[in-house]
Amino acid sequence: MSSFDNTHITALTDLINKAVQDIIAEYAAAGRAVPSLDTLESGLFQVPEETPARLTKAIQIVEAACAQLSCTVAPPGSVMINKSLEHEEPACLLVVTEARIADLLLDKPEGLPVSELASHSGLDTRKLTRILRLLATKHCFKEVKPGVFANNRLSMKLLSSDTVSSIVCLLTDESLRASAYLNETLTDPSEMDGGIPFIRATGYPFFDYHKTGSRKGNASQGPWLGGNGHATMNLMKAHPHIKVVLQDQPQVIDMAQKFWAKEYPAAMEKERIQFIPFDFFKDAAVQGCDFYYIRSILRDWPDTESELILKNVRQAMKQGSRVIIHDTVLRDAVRTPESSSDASVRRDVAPEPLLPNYGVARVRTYELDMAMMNLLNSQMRTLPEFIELG
Ligand SMILES: C[S@@+](CC[C@H](N)C(=O)[O-])C[C@H]1O[C@@H](n2cnc3c(N)ncnc32)[C@H](O)[C@@H]1O
Repeated sequence: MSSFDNTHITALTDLINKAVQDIIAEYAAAGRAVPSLDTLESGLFQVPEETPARLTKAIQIVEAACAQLSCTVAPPGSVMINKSLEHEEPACLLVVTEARIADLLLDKPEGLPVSELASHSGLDTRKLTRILRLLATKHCFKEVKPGVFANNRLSMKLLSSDTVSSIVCLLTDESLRASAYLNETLTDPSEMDGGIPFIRATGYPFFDYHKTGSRKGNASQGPWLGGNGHATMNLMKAHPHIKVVLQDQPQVIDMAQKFWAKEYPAAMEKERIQFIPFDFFKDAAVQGCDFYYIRSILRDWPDTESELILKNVRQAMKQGSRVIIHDTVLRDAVRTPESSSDASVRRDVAPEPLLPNYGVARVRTYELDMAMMNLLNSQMRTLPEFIELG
């Protein structure tokens, strides 16, 4: 690169400009303008299945390129201090989510003074003001007048009726607490906690902690842990010849039966679904199925346990049975020969000069991998790691 070569940043602004035009075009095709941060109704494209591929890609390019551009042009020391302070935002999110501040602001577009929010939630007015000001500075909530806050497009996701808010609670409470002990468990190992930061932080394994009643807030276990078979339900609706046997722990299967009786009773009446509880460490899966669909399971377990789960599936398989593993795949943050030679991988590689794995646009996966490590000593995997496990 010559001393006057600025293409490493102009290429990023070119990507951003093109992606923004794509985003505008996709909304225009749906007869809308791109909603501003002040928009409160949930609007279009809330779930991946309803989002056009071009829009998804353009959004990821904007997220990745803006972050890369900022990291490139800002003073490195300033970037690193900012990164080191990022835990303050989740800490504040937990306070406002448990205090149900978004609920208190519902249908109040002109906002409420913090004194009123504080008296409803029992929090200290001046501290809550500082918390909301930080969050508004990061685009969650809007400060409409000094000391008066209203909901915006992001804070609406903190409504207690929105499942995102229970995931926010789990990640900003248990997960944040565990991460604070990562360095200590790595550098000062102890047999007492088996190298698991969550145990070092709380004294309990993750699943036992919930039985202690220590969690008081509104985080449900639903979206994080639940195996009610909702992913299979859509498949069955689209393909009437498919029959399913749902297997999970007994208490989960009980909940799943109620869920299906309400959401898809026809499948139960026509005996297209069976519910068979099991322990995937002790029991073989149901014998002789055509497909064994293992979704979001192996990420919860280290290799030894994952191998046992797969062996218990293999025991049940007949000639011609297939295993489908549906899980998140981690990717390297560097371009490799495989990323340019394999067409299926190449399709999903970010354009240069972005990181090939889309950097910050997909960083959630890498952060959830850390959460798995800190909470459960489990792991997400790269494709070679899945292949080796197989
Ligand atoms: C992340 S959830 C995934 C659920 C479901 N497959 C899905 O995709 O929605 C992990 C599931 O593993 C189940 N699980 C944990 N330990 C188990 C065991 N020993 N035997 C059977 N299921 C277990 C949990 O009950 C939970 O439903």
